[in-house]
Amino acid sequence: ATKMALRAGLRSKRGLTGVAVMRMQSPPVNSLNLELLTDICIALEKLEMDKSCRGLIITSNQPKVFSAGLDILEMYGKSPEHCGEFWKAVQEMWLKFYGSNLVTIAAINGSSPAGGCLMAMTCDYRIMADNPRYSIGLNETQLGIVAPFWFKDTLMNTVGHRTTEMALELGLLYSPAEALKIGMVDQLVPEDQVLTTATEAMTKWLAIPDHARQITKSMIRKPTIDKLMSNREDDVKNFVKFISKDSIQKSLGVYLEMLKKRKA
Ligand SMILES: CCCCC/C=C\C/C=C\C/C=C/C(=O)SCCNC(=O)CCNC(=O)[C@H](O)C(C)(C)COP(=O)(O)OP(=O)(O)OC[C@H]1O[C@@H](n2cnc3c(N)ncnc32)[C@H](O)[C@@H]1OP(=O)(O)O
Repeated sequence: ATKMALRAGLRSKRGLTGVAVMRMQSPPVNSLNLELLTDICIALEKLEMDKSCRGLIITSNQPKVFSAGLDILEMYGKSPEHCGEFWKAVQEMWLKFYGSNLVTIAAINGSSPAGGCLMAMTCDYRIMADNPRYSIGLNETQLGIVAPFWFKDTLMNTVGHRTTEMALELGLLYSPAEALKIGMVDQLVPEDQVLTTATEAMTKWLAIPDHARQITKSMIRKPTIDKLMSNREDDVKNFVKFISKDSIQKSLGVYLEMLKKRKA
């Protein structure tokens, strides 16, 4: 049986029509594997074509975690062919979200490292649960891997050049308060208010005529999107070459062990 990885539907409560809520529910931590990435892309594609849909809120159904980022098991001990397919799906998710015509809001109700942070940063607006136990950031270097240029560009477009240098080189994970301070998220609210606040924020964004907002968004994001679009195949090749190295595989193995030990 196929597992429903997310739910997307159009809501009409409280006068808010044309807004879909996508809830990632891939236990235990919504790590972005091929299946979840594909489901998310298909759902977004359908919403994008649905003329009655103007906005999307993405959130998590898993407790304490928005998304643990890319599923390390998709990159560890896998064939180069598999790694290539996986990376294409990661690219596709980023391209679809970063270039979406919809108003996209991330309701970050838990930790959101690496690919989870990337996904949130593709949205137009980010609301995070004000819980100091949660963290968000691009921590790739801590795993011994390198965030590719389009992860870096997304971060730089969000928080600026100097903060990106520090954040990426040190692989920093920020508390919600720190993330708000550097502009990685836009608003903090108590955990039980993340979704309602996202809905309120959506009302403000939907008050702007779609065509004006969409053209403006495209004008700002297109150069970053074009950069990946014109380098997609090389980016896949670079990823496969990099991730297949013995030293990188070893780092990933050590990191996975650390995750398991930390739990024990
Ligand atoms: C120069 C050329 C460059 C080319 C480009 C090359 C390379 C770039 C490649 C990739 C970029 C990578 C991006 C990524 O997203 S990598 C993923 C990074 N993610 C993390 O570091 C997060 C790790 N997880 C956590 O910190 C925690 O799990 C959590 C999210 C804070 C949640 O904590 P909690 O205590 O609630 O859960 P557990 O830690 O107990 O985890 C439960 C269970 O899940 C497993 N798990 C967690 N995260 C992942 C993951 N990302 N992938 C796979 N599995 C994961 C964890 O091991 C536990 O498993 P178990 O079997 O023990 O139950």
